[in-house]
Amino acid sequence: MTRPLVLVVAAALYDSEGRILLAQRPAGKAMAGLWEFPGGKVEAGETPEHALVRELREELAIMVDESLLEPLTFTSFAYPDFHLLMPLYRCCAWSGEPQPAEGQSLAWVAPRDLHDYPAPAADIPLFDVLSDN
Ligand SMILES: Nc1nc2c([nH]c(=O)n2[C@@H]2O[C@H](COP(=O)(O)OP(=O)(O)OP(=O)(O)O)[C@@H](O)[C@H]2O)c(=O)[nH]1
Ligand SMILES: [Mg+2]
Repeated sequence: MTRPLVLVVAAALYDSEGRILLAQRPAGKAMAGLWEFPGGKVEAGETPEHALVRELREELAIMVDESLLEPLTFTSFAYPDFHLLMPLYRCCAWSGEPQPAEGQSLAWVAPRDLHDYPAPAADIPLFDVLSDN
């Protein structure tokens, strides 16, 4: 079966205690209630880094300098209706305090606790990688 390939960029934002920010998908969106990394779809004509800076501004009201996005790992996952390709960037510095700008809940999570948060299937391998770090 051929599924459309969807490119989504996401960030592992680390605070000074080494915790990672997860956002709970709001009611009404696909996969509502699951915890994910902030981010979203790359739009036509955008670089992945530009898309991620935009998504972090829209979703969390923080400003990130593209040069501080460090490529970390990625996930490639076949959902029933599309194939997700999602690079994950590490980011430890931004300006502003993350706000739930789209009605989502936010949680700062220690790497070893990531698996306590129900997440989209594509994120489980990412949680595996991060919880070893
Ligand atoms: N942002 C994000 N999306 C993820 C993750 N894992 C995962 O499977 N996805 C999927 O990637 C797809 C696109 O993400 P998204 O809904 O954040 O896209 P977006 O911000 O552009 O939202 P929109 O399409 O509602 O405007 C969704 O189907 C989402 O479930 C993740 O950790 N972070
Ligand atoms: Mg999003």
